[in-house]
Amino acid sequence: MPFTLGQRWISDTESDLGLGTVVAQDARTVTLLFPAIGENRLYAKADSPITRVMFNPGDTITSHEGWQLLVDSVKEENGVLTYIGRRLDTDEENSPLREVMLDSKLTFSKPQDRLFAGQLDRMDRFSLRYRARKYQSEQYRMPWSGLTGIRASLIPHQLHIANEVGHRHAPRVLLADEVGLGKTIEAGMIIHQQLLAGRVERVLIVVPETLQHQWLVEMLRRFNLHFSLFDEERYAESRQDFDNPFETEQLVICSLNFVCQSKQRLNDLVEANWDLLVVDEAHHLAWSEEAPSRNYLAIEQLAQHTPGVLLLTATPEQLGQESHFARLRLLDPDRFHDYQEFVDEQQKYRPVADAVSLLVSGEKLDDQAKNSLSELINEQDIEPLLKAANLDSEENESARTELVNMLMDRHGTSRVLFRNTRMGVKGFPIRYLHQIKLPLPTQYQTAFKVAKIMNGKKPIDTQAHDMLYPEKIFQNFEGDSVSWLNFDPRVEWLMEYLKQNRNEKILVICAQAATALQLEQTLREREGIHAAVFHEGLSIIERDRAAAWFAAEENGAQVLLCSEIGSEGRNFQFASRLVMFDLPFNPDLLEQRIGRLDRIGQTRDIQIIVPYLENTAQAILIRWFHEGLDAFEHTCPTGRPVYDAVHDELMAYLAEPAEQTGFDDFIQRCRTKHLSLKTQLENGRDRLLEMNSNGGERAQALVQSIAEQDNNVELIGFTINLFDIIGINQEDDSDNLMILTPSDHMLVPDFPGIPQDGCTITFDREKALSREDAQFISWEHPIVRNGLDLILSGDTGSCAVSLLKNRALPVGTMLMELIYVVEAQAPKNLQLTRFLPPTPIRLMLDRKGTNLAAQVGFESFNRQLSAVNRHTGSKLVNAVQKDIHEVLQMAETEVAKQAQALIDGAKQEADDTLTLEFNRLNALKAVNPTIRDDELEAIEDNRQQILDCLQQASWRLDALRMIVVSHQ
Ligand SMILES: Nc1ncnc2c1ncn2[C@@H]1O[C@H](COP(=O)(O)OP(=O)(O)OP(=O)(O)O)[C@@H](O)[C@H]1O
Repeated sequence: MPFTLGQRWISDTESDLGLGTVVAQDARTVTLLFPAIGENRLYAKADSPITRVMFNPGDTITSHEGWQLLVDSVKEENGVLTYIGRRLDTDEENSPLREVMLDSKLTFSKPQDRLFAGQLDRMDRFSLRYRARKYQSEQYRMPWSGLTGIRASLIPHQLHIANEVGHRHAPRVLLADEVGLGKTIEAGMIIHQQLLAGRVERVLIVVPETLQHQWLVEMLRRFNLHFSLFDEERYAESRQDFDNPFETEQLVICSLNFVCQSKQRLNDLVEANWDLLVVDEAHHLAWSEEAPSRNYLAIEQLAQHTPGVLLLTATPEQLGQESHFARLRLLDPDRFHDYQEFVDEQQKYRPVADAVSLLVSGEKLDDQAKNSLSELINEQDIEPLLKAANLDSEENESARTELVNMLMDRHGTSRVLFRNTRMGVKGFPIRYLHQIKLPLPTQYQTAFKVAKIMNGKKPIDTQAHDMLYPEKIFQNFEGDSVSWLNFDPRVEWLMEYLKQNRNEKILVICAQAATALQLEQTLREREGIHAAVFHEGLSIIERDRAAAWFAAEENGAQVLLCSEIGSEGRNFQFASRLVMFDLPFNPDLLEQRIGRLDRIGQTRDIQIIVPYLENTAQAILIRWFHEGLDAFEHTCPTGRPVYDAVHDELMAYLAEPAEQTGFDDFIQRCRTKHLSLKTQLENGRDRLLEMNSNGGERAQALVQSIAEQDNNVELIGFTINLFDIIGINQEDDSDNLMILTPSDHMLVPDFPGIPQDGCTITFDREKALSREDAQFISWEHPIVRNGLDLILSGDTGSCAVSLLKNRALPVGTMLMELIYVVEAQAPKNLQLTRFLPPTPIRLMLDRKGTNLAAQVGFESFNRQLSAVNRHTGSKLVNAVQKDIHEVLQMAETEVAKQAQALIDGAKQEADDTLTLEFNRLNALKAVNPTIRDDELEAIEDNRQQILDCLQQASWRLDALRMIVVSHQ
């Protein structure tokens, strides 16, 4: 192309120079001035890496004065162009803009502009971009998205719950698996899924103080989620600079005390617009109609302002049925609106459980079954579903699922509560109780006598409670002159036991911190045994340090002495021996204690050793727990109701342990009650819950299909390519491990996730579980996700030229491969990506506009192509510029059809889903008068807004590649 003074050109190799202007030329060279950097460059005329910049009608261009022109036509005079069109600032039509007056800082972002400006990418970058688009969009829709990339074993019941809940819009559930079955992991998986799908951005986790760090570490280690811990100090510090410190972080952990103890903090938290609230150990939220606890009220406020809420507790009914109801009410006030009704319903689970079993079994429904189903779901005509449920077609299954969902929703605790039990999950170790009966020292006998006289006026519960801890009674009565540690035979026994089991890690739990502290001192002074202690008097860091010392294999403490707070949430499954120096009052606390060891990951049978003094309240309690409830060797779902039923009698025995008349009979009655309640639960409520919670065969299939995605070859290939292009060095280490380090030619200087001194990665789950230092790489890992973002948010790979060496086609045949993206803009709270995530559409057009994409798959075609250098590519483009414009125009018509179909599909899906949601609430309204019309209107309004946004969805060209056939 001949050069003329005033023409604008751009450098193919240094696009950051901006637009150059021809300012001089001679026979062989041309000089361009690049005003953006104030430099001249000299190029050889014959073969220089520069491209003529020419715009077309329809383009918007910017003048050096800053105003913009929408080009209508282009005039050429003596080789120099003048663009004519409408000025966007003044709306003046027919305004001219000579090319010399174009803004020199112009950059090209649209793929077609880059193509014409010669800013061609390498071919492998184009492929990477397309794959990145494809994988990223699939991420939003992948059935197991958020579940595959966690560093955890694939455990069916956990995956089932996470899969059920993680896909919900604003999930509100109570995760109530028995102790140690992995509620933290389930919550983490749900959070992870919701974050990945863009359903939530701001997450608040509220936990007991003792568990803050454990959560922090678990979220990071297993899910790569960086939470920030907020305590008083951090809050006060940020308050100096920010109105609401909680708005400075997206993922926050804080303690329940921290939340509840200051009105100001609670207000700030309430106003911080969380998307998801997680409350661990939710049994701390006590409630009764007359006196709801402060904890409950605080969480209630937060739950009212947060769309998603997860409550976690292993002992949902620990504080009684009323509190249990109140927690369910926090989650779904529409469903749980009347306590009395809830209590009545609790009695009626059996027919519902039977109906669900029948539906799940797949057996034909006879008239009797149909009648009972119609009775249970009487507010709606279910005739068509009943009919469909008996058909021999696919409809059968969906009708049955819908009926089960209706039953669960209207009866029982529905979709809100998940509870797995060891019995349902299986594969847990056996628990053995060892009772060590020790003589009652005379000192205690005397102390009891005195206490009896002094305690006469105390309520029986208090007397019973006091009697459990003879050492306290003794010390109160004796003062400091003599210590109980000198004569209590449990102390001697403990020292002996520890000495005999030097190579075992032993967890010792006692009810009170003082006992733990005194024992620590005694062990140290008398036997030189150094024990870690863990109690409420320690700071959080000290507690974590104690737990870590106990966990350490080398030079770790043999024994951890902890007070009752150590019995909540902590992971000590590396130990298999638990000494209960005394017993707790409450069966749920007993289970919490055992749960420290009886957890996932426990590989040995569990030995529970209880030294107790004969003729004391402890002797009463051990028999009641063991013979009455079988609560040591098995988890005991009936503890609370039996306790409530026999409360007065039990207290009387505890308060007067020497008086044992009728005690054998009492234990027998408790046992009978326990067994009959257990059978009832197994037939009714718990069976229903279990069906809802463990996922049965579906959960097994889920594990199977996630496992199949592990070590995915596509992922490995893509990631290695991605790392290459970003400029990350990869070095194979032994055993499926790889070391990544930043190179000195990185696409961005600080790539998030790769530290300066590198990191170790693996694609192998088992390896990641055994090697703490190795990152487990999946589509969901931040390194991969950040890499995708890096590629897709810029123009890497958005335009390329390739050669197709194929003698069957005429030389010079031109094909255009065009990647469009269909997307919709919407306010975040509508979460439109669940219906329409950014989705690529690939077209492959020949010169006539025929779309060959369906016949020519991306990968196989890509393998037949070869690269051209930029300069040649640019020349090829210039030679067929006109044709390319025409093909692009034809592509618009083709993509419009496909994109519209995609958008229509999304609209249909949104409409169906949201109508179902509306119908559900409407159906519940028939049985629940507290559901207001405006709540129904809100759902309808939401549906309308979503459909409106989808109506506005559009598409744009994201990347293109020109392919030219050659025979060489
Ligand atoms: N899928 C898994 N893969 C590997 N380890 C797991 C998995 N699930 C749970 N664990 C381990 O099992 C232990 C118990 O899990 P977690 O703490 O989540 O249980 P929990 O139900 O919250 O217990 P608690 O009732 O005591 O609070 C933890 O050490 C956890 O790391």
